[in-house]
Amino acid sequence: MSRTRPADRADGSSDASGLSVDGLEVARVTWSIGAKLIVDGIDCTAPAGAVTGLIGPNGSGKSTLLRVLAAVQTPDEGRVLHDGEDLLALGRRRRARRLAFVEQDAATDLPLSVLDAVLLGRIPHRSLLAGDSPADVAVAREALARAGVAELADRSLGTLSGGERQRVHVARALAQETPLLLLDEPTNHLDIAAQLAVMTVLRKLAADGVTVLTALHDLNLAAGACDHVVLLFQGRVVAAGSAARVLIPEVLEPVYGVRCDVLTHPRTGRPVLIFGE
Ligand SMILES: Nc1ncnc2c1ncn2[C@@H]1O[C@H](COP(=O)(O)OP(=O)(O)OP(=O)(O)O)[C@@H](O)[C@H]1O
Repeated sequence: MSRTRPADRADGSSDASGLSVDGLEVARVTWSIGAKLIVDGIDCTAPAGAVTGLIGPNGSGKSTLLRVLAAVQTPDEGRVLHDGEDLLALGRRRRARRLAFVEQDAATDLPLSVLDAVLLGRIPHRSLLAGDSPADVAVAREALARAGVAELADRSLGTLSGGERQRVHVARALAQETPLLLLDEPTNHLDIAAQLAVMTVLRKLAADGVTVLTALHDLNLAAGACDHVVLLFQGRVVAAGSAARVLIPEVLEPVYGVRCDVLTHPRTGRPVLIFGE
C-alpha cells in the first residue's frame, strides 16, 4: 500500500491526499440530525507520532466529529481509516484495542474506585471471563501515575473534584494502550499546571508513535503543544496544517470574530496568541 505523510495545508477544504497515511485519515465524513447538517463532508488527517489539535468555536462540530471517529455515532457517509484500516468496520473489541476515547464530561456516577475505573481500560486486552491480572493492575497504576493522580487510586470515583476526575479519565484511556487516542477537551476543569502536564503526557505518547487527536478550546495550548492543527467552523474544515500556518490572524479572525495578534514565544519559538483589542 502506498503511504505518505499528509500535506501541510492551510487552505481550507481538505488535507486528505487520497493515499493512505500512517495515522488517522478522515474522508468525506458527514453526520446530520434531521435536516441539520452538523458535520459536513470532513476530510482531515492526524499523523501518527504527532499531537493534532482539533479547534473551532463553540458548536463547530468538534465533539460530534470525535464521537463519529470513535464510532459512538454512525456517520451518514464517509470513511475513517487508521494506519489504513477501516475503523468503522472493526468489531467492538478490536476497535477498543485500536482506539481510546476521552469524552467531554464523561459520566462518573459509576460506584467504582478510581483504580477499578482505570482498570476498565484493560478489558479489551484480556479474555472475557478473566479478572484483572497483576499486570493489568500494574498498567493501571502506571497510567494513574502518568496522569499525575497516583494518590487517588483508592478513592471512590464519585468523590473526586472535576479536575481529578478528568485526569482519571485520561488515565483510563492511557491504560487502554491503544495506538490511537481521541480526546475531547481533556484539559477541561484543569488548573494551568495540570493542563500543561496533560499536554506533556500527550506529547510523550506521540513521541512513542501514538496518533493523538484532541479537541482544545485554548488556542495557546494548541500553539504550544500541537504539531498539527485542524480548524473546524460550521461543521467544515476551514484550515489544517502546522500550528504556525493555521494559528495566524488571517485564518482565526474571520472564524472567531475577534482580533488576534501573534507573538513568538521567547524560549520555544512557537506562536503565542493574544486576543481582543
Ligand atoms: N443530538 C443532537 N441534536 C441536535 N443538535 C445537536 C446534536 N448533537 C450536536 N448538535 C449540534 O451540533 C452542533 C455541533 O455540536 P458539537 O458539540 O459537536 O460542537 P463543538 O464544536 O464540540 O462545541 P463546543 O466547543 O461548544 O463543545 C451544535 O450546534 C450542537 O447544538
